[in-house]
Amino acid sequence: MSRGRRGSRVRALEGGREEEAPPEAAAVPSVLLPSAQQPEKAAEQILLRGIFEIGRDSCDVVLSKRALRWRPIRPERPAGDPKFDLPHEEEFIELKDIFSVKLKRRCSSIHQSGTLLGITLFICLKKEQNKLKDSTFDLINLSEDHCDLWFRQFKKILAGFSNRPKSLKILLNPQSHKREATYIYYEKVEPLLKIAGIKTDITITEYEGHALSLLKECELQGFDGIVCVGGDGFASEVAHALLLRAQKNAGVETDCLLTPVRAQLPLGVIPAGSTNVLAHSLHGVPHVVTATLHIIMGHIQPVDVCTFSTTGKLLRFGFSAMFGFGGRTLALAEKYRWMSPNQRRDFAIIKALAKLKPENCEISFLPLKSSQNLQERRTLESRKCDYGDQWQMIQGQFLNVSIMAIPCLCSVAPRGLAPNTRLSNGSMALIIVRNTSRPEFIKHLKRYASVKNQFNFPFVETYTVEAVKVQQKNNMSEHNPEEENGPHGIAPENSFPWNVDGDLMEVASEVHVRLHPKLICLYGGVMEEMNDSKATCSCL
Ligand SMILES: Nc1ncnc2c1ncn2[C@@H]1O[C@H](COP(=O)(O)OP(=O)(O)OP(=O)(O)O)[C@@H](O)[C@H]1O
Repeated sequence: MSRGRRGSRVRALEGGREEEAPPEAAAVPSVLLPSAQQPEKAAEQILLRGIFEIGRDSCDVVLSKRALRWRPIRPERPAGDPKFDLPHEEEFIELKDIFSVKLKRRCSSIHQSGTLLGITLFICLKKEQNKLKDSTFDLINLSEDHCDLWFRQFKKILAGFSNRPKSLKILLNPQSHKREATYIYYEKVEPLLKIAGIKTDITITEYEGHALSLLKECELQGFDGIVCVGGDGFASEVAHALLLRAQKNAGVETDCLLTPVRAQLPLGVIPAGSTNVLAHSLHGVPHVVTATLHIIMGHIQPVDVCTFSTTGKLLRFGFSAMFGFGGRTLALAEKYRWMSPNQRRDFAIIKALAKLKPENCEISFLPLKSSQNLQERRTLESRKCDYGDQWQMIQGQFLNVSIMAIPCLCSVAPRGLAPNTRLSNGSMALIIVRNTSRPEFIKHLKRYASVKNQFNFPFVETYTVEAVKVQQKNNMSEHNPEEENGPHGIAPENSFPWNVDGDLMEVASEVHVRLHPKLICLYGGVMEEMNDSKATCSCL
């Protein structure tokens, strides 16, 4: 986006002229234009034209349906004098990048509301590495009438962006990471939501599971979206709650859930946790202002979701899961919650590596058949058609099993734990690490931090799948749940730890993971690939 220079000096432009759309703009009836040109022509149709000071220059400013354009006005020049023949490039802002407009006033003892200086536009700028940044742009003119006309026109344009939220339900976990979520919200998020004129209703959660119980019952009618401020565990809890609520509202039974209905409201994720995999995967960067601006601008991304069930019962909705080393590490980390988040993560990884042992499992999976529509498959499945021949099965000793519907970008794996999958490509990555020596396994883990292919080892297999079943075959007497019991020190007997979106899930029997394409909409934009990001993990 091109932008004008922003000046520090304010010079009065008394009573600037303004024009409504000039007659020539409407001279050719749009029906006579070639059809491809019609939308183009309509977007460039002039709505207002007038003079404002922008930076240090008096400018001829033109507002069309698509953009605000301006060009400095120069004094009459003597013909042929090369010194005066410097061209003045037109600059512009696309209207879709504006998220608010205010009248700019200076405090004054004479006028109660202050002396009018002009109009301030609040705009969203694209920065490097997928980051977004808010900025302001001043159009200076001291005429009340002139500014009022333009201000009302900008307001009308902004009201036309119907995809942008006007009212949001905010859920904030004050315990996330280093208890910074409250500070992050009130210092960085709320001021931007206020500028954008978005109404908010905030609940600061008081206990684990509070967001889940609140979203079961609370009135959501007046909200355009939900926003969670916290880490992955919290975001996953809120997404799960929204999806449960959608099933309940639609009267869908959650047991034997083959075709869940979509979440009714989009979800915004403000990263404030110790891991921010979801926000990182969504925005390409775990950046609070970027996440907030995607919400304000109403950028929506449909995202694939998995269901985790056992013996036909739904355990939860989620985006990614790890079993084996990933599950054990989380279970250990939860035991050491008193440590700082980074310390307990590193400590848990080292302890899990020291006690590294394979899981004896049977893994069945349904490879993705791109030729067959997933919906058609589900319909057949619901009619109890036999898929026996299409399921593939592997049995053996596995150090880790990852099942991921999203790429899972994070500080230790900047390209993602599952770089080959996308947010909404209708498939999951199944990554199986067979038993190997500890040094070889560490080599594989270290590869996540580099740009090299972390799967290029003889003991690592990857599959693109739409469903997976994991059945633990370990002799229960070999498993000691006390080693890595749950957050409260109580693990269900003979259960095994799963890491589902950074939350511990203890399950004793077979876990069935199914992919549901585009089941939830998250606030986020389409991101550019980044291959030069630096990993931050000190323990390997
Ligand atoms: N007031 C609260 N007190 C204790 N736990 C809470 C509270 N509110 C929410 N929780 C729970 O805290 C868990 C973890 O929260 P969250 O994911 O925000 O933080 P984190 O553990 O620091 O980050 P990450 O999951 O990214 O590692 C969630 O499962 C959530 O249910």
